Amino acid sequence: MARMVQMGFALVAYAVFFATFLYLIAFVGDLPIVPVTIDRGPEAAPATALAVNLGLIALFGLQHSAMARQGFKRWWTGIVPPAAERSVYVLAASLMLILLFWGWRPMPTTLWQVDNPAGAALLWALFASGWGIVLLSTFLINHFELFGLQQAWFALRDRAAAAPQFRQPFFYRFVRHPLYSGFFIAFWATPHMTAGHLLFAAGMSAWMLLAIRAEEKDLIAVFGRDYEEYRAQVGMLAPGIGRTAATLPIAPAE
Ligand SMILES: C[S@@+](CC[C@H](N)C(=O)[O-])C[C@H]1O[C@@H](n2cnc3c(N)ncnc32)[C@H](O)[C@@H]1O
Repeated sequence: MARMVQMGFALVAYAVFFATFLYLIAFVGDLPIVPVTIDRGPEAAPATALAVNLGLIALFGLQHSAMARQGFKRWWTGIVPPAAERSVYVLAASLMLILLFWGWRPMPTTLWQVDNPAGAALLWALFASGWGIVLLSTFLINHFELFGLQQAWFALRDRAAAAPQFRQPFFYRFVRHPLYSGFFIAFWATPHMTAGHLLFAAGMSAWMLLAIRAEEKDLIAVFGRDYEEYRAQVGMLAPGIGRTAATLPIAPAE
């Protein structure tokens, strides 16, 4: 019974995540299909908007980073069942994004505007490809595990949790963090850049760079020299850029 509840919770968390992800695309793209976006919503004085928006980005980053760390997971899985840990994380991250959508105050000053139809179409194509890269990367790394469904399903079937596996499928052969590369592209590629959009893109980019540092520490702790070698050979967000010399000794070729 408890495992059925856990599976139900995982499905609800996944549904909330998916709806939030779709809304995020419309929010960042300022698409007229949703009521509030990065450039449309309740007005506020510039200083208030800046403070509120920075606070919302910081809250999102704090929740994401704190809950993703191994130390937090060890403590947290003493309170919630291990198979539900990822779903709780996914739900909490989605709720932080919903809070951001709700609290965001537009800062409408235009910083750049591309009116040339070909230029604008190119930027929209980049925007769409960024989101496509994000979604595809989740499937490459293991979509259903990343969003907590696999853990709940395995618990329901009485199967042991899958051990973490080091993967280098497709995009991961060219960059170590394609999911974040996709977000970078999606956040920055716009024909109409406002002050608010720039704040969002810059804040999220800064957070992603910090998140990568922390994630790589964990990945090295789990995968050791394999990940060190990968880091020395493969770029971080763009091919060939951001390779880091290994700190663990690399075994000589046999
Ligand atoms: C939100 S995903 C982001 C993955 C990666 N940072 C990216 O941008 O594509 C985070 C999870 O992916 C896992 N991960 C990242 N790179 C990996 C790899 N090469 N093989 C296996 N797991 C990986 C991390 O341990 C973490 O649980």
